[in-house]
Amino acid sequence: MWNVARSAARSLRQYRRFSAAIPGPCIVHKRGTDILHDPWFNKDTGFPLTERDRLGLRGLLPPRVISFEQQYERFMNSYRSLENNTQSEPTSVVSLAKWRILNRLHDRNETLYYRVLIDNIKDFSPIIYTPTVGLVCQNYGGLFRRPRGMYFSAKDKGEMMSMIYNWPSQQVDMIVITDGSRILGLGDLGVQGIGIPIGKLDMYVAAAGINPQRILPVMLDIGTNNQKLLKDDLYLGLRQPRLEGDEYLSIIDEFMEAAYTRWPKAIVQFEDFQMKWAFETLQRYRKRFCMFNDDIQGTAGVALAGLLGAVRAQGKPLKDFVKQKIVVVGAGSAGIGVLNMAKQAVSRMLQSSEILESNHQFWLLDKDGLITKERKNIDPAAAPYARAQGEVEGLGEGATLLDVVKKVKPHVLLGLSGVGGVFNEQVLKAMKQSDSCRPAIFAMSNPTMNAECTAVDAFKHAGENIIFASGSPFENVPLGNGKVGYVNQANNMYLFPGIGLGALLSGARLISDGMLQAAAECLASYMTEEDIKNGILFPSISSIRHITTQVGAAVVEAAVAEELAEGHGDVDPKQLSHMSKEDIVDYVARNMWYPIYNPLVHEK
Ligand SMILES: NC(=O)c1ccc[n+]([C@@H]2O[C@H](COP(=O)([O-])OP(=O)(O)OC[C@H]3O[C@@H](n4cnc5c(N)ncnc54)[C@H](O)[C@@H]3O)[C@@H](O)[C@H]2O)c1
Ligand SMILES: O=C(O)C[C@H](O)C(=O)O
Ligand SMILES: [Mg+2]
Repeated sequence: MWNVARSAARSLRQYRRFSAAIPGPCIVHKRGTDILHDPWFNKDTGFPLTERDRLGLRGLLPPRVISFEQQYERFMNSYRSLENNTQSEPTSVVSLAKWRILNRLHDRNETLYYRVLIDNIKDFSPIIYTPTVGLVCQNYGGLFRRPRGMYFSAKDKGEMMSMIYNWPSQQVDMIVITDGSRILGLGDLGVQGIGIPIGKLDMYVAAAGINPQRILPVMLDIGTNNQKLLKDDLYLGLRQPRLEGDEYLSIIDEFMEAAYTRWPKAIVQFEDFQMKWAFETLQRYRKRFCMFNDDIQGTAGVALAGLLGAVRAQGKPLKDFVKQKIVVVGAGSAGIGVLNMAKQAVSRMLQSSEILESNHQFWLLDKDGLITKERKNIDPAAAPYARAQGEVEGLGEGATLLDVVKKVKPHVLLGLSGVGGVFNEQVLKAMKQSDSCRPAIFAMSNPTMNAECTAVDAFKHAGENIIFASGSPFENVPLGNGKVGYVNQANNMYLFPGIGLGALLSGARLISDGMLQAAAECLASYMTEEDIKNGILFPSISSIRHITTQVGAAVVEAAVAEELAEGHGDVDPKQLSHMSKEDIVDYVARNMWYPIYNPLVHEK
């Protein structure tokens, strides 16, 4: 009998694999209230009567069966009444109330949660992702009700290999980890940074169709240097300063070994690590594991797509990118990641290393102003972008942003500084003298209050002709006479889900520059000439699932071309290599999870 059940379960699993879109049966090893309390399987009042009998649920629920559609409507109605009833409340109060209602659903019924998220992604992403997720991290102690994801602390050294088996899921496809040291532009939030991996993985489910039973948010708590948190009795993390040097690395090493021992095919995304560890860990692991750093590499691809869009918006051919003068404000993991990728694009376009020596179109500033070769203790990652002293008359080491903009007259001003308002009125007005007929202003820092400028200020001071993008969402700006200033959201959410999905479905050994470049090019070519002419550089977030399918397919194709693809499930590398472009898109789309109530079949 047991064997029959096992083999039936096996064939059911196979059936599921080939029919992602059909409501195939789902194996559950629990019965009764254990199912009702498990958000992966719970359907609330939606369990059909036959299933109630099969799973020992009869009598544990009110008799009436409510359809999925009715449950959906009921949730949306309560969400809308929350919106109506809180109109006079401060934005932060309303956002947190919205987060709470979504989070409660997440904790109770994942299928319904992900369906409402997918269908309403434009309205809900600012709640589960930036900017509200930042507020959630800041208030994590007070909001904490139930744990989500895994927590590995410095005190767990030596234990991680066994701890990893505490995670209930047999298979994990996507892991997002943080050490909480640079949460958005909010600084070191210690263990409270767990909100970021949770939000990113919600985007993986919504945009990339990663099965929520196969995601794992991870917090590596290595201490915090945030004095306020260290003094807070109710702080939930380790109350000790951050470990440094080899002590720090040994913790990350141990986690990576543990994760890959249990799930050798998982993809690991590093998120919101402070710069020194962001670069160091990327270098340390990228050849050994299938991992990437979203802040360095995901952001770079999105920014590059935006920069190429800005060239097209000026009515110029793409190869003119090499002549664009770009001022990057913020020399951290994101800013330098963008420059590294832009530099690669320039060198590909020129097919020569000539320009790489001079970097003549890039200008990099940090908190101490313009970075030149005179800079003492220059960070090795920033060094390639340091300008020669006095290259442009009047611009020396530490020159202010205003002076740089006035003298350089850049085509693009791109902020990844984490400092709200650094693109002040004077700086924005100076952008009017840009050498571009359509200057681009990218205020990419998150969350909203950390954006380098608001959309309204950008259009007001820099002119109506600008191209504008921000990391967190702003409303489009009415310009009068029926015209609107279009606000793009330049956020790595347009790429990381596709990078992860493509790496997973190709079974890539590692994530190469070529795969990342393919992702960026796919996003860059997504927009039509008409969109670009109207200042629209990125697609609407409402179509994120479609974009991610395309990006994922581009990544699979690149992995196959570079012979990095080892296959996924029953699809071997040879089959992948025989797929046409269309086949790959179809393969990716078919393997994306979509929330529906599957019939549950009990197996002991
Ligand atoms: N839109 C996106 O997709 C996206 C992606 C990644 C990061 N970000 C945002 O970018 C910001 C920076 O991230 P990071 O990882 O590079 O951080 P980081 O801490 O590594 O770097 C911040 C940099 O900004 C510089 N800086 C600080 N104050 C400045 C000032 N007044 N003027 C000029 N430069 C200043 C610092 O010197 C440092 O070089 C954060 O707000 C983050 O949320 C956005
Ligand atoms: O999280 C985001 O919204 C983008 C980015 O990864 C960031 O760190 O700001
Ligand atoms: Mg990030």
